[in-house]
Amino acid sequence: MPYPVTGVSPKQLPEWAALTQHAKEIKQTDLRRLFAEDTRRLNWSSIEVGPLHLDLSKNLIRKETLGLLVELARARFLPDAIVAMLTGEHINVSEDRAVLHAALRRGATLSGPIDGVNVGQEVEDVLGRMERLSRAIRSNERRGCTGKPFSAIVNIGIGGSDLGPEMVTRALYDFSDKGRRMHFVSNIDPTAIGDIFEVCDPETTLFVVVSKTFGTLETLTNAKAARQWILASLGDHADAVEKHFVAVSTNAKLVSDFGIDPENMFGFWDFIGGRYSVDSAVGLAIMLAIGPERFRSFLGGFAAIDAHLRETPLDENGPVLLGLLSVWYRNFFGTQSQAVLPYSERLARFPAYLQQLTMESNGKSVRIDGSTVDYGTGAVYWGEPGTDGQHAFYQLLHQGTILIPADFVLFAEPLGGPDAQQDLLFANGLAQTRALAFGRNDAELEALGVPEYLRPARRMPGNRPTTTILAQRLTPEVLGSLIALYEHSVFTQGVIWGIDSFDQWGVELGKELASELVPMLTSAGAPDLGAFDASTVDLVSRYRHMRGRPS
Ligand SMILES: O=P(O)(O)OC[C@H]1O[C@H](O)[C@H](O)[C@@H](O)[C@@H]1O
Repeated sequence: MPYPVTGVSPKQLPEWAALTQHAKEIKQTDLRRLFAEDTRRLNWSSIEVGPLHLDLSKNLIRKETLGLLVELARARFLPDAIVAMLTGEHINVSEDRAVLHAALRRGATLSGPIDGVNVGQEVEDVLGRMERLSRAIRSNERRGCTGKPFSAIVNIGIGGSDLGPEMVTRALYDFSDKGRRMHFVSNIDPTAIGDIFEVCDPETTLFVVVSKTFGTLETLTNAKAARQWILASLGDHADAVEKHFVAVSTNAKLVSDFGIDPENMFGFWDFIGGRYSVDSAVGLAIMLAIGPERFRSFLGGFAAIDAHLRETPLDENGPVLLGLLSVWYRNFFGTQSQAVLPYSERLARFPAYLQQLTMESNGKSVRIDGSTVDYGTGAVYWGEPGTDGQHAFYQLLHQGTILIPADFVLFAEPLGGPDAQQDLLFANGLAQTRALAFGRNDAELEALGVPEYLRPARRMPGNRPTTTILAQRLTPEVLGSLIALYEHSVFTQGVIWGIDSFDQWGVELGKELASELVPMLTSAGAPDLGAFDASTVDLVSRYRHMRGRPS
């Protein structure tokens, strides 16, 4: 084992027992009293993390709580785990791989090559090549095969090869070259790529095919459809595919089998997980949109959090505390989900991005040594931008019977539009955290003249925990920091739970079963469905019938 990971359940540790006891005490009090009893509460609960300010004060904690959580983290060898990750040990045990997304932004501390790769040098080489391509495209020097400059870039990928580039490109729209339209196709639903064919012109469209494995059904199917579309109108140009396709992958052979020139391939490595790859060549679409300099600032934002993770004591370590708070609610309050509520239209896809990062990483039920967990692991992450969510699901956050901790992401400066609206946006976010924390009790309702019979319905229980993440403005650097904050929070949670946060075996079976079903759906004659369950047999038959195929 790379660091002292054992098959021991954290539940057996005295630190866990201490937290269980402490949680009972915290459940006896509430946020009103917690604020009243400690006038210096902000001193220990507000933390600067790179360009981000974290306000943890509206969580169901005392100073002592953080101390106890940090003790648990020590008992689970978190400091060793951090060093193990940043020095390239194979902490992804089930795939026997290092976990080096920090190296993409110079946040790792490697003393030599990892698995034969001179990581720092190779990362820089790929960045250099991405920069050259970006400059050539952004300056219209590199053009399509008929000599026209590119007006549309289409990123074809799925999961980590889509969510990151899409979320970031949308988030940093104000920093991008708006002359070129950016499109993202992930779903194998034929309408997704079909929409591209409708709105784009083959002569001025560049496809960026992104797939770590270059074996993903959705991506390859969409890429083949795109290649056919290009060849259908530009096929008499021998260099049509070469000029209109670039690839991002770890698999050079499959890329060249597809017909993409290795010159136009941008590599990365097995030790970069798909959901941790947005700052690798997978971010090529982002660089094409915002340019190389801003992409470097984006990387700098990640690096600031890596440095913070490495250098800050655990009890002041932002990503570690964020992760420990997730453990606190999940395991000691029995929460099942975590809301992430960005008060920024530009961060509309941030919750979706975080869903892969958090749920694919920590949706596990066995520990690294194969033993089964006897406690909750990864929560459901979800969210929508404020203020839209306020008018939809916040009712349940305020008065429902489920406790849902929420992260509020707020910004001081707008990126565009009427400046004064930012004040309203910010006021709304802040107000929600106050309402969730402190509620409104019967005495206050009475003072407002609310008749007694209406008070139960209008009572706001409060005591609902939130974390506020505040930054000046959603810049490339701030966004990089925000992502890295969650990356390391996820890592912290995984270490406490003793699970492998970097594999994703749970997604494989569905893929296998899908490929087994395709011939059943498409065969010319009636298929032999003898080996399938009754539900599958029925649904396949109905599908074939609806598609006019014999069954
Ligand atoms: O980049 P690719 O190899 O095409 O993989 C794309 C995605 O598909 C997989 O099923 C995994 O669940 C994801 O972690 C991954 O990001």
